[in-house]
Amino acid sequence: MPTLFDPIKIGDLELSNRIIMAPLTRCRADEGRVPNALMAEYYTQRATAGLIISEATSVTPLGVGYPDTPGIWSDEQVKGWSNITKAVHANGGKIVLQLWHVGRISDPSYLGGEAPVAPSAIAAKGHVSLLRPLRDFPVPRALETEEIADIVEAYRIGAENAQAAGFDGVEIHAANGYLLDQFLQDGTNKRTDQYGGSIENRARLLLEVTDAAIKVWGAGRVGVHLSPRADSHDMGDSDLAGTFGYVARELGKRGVAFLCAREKEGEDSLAPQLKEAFGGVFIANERFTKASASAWLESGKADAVAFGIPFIANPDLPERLRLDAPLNEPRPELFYAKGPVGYIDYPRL
Ligand SMILES: C=C(C(=O)O)c1ccccc1
Repeated sequence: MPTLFDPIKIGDLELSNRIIMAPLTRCRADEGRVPNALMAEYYTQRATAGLIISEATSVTPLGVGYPDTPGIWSDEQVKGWSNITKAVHANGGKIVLQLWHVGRISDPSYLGGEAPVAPSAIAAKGHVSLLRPLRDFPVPRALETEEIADIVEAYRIGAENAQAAGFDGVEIHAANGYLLDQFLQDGTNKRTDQYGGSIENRARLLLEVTDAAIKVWGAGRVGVHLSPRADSHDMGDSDLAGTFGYVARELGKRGVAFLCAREKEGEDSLAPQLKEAFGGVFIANERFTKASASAWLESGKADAVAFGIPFIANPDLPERLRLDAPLNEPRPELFYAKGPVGYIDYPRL
């Protein structure tokens, strides 16, 4: 049975190992949400991952919800990212861009005073992350049916810009209570048009975005990120297995390269049935160790495993896992800080 150190073909991508760098928001882009040289150093240091999934990157200025996260809508952003992909490729790495729209998980202070948009005018419980003093999430504006084509177009342009920036593919962020997840789950989507009501209708936007990305890249270079546990940003659905099972089947029909789902090792998760319904490469994520990741690969529950915090603190994670070497201690207080400290200064072996 495969180990973490065995190569794997994911869609059109030939990976040298099954240790995936999970998408990690780090809030270190420059003014104008432009990727910079510091970010190039950070990603290059981690180029021995079988595949890097970049930090979530907004496809439109109205899809941001955190300070200094990068975008992929402007020429300057494309240029900034192209420096990163060149550096990662020069070090033998592969990297895909995660396409993002936060939907209601935002605040007018990030949106030039505009209200965040969402499937329905239902505010998330909780506070806007990283904003101080603490502020409740505002009630979002429900998108008009006619506006939804513009959202799909923003993702299509984002996919094209990712191609221009030299990425190896894209991952569509449909997890963690952001816009596409808000449309998918019935706790946040109360629409009565063709984007609300039935599972098929609530999955429509995600699948239209996926089809748009496939038109740009081909299915073999498009992945999708899902969180069937629905445990972040006040999400919920009356039939998680039915909703996510439908999405997995539809993505399988399209032959997308991979499905990456946030599962917790040791928990009764939907992973086995989603993997079966999808039929393609399944990447499991979150809080795995070498032992638990290896067990999921050996049992066939996953084809590869995405590591987040271990990659923050260990630029040479694959080597450390191979040698069973000790791991650096992460410094959470610096995960979303500015500058090099706690970003590019974690030591290699
Ligand atoms: C993009 C994120 C996600 O997918 O949860 C995120 C954003 C900010 C902090 C942590 C994570």
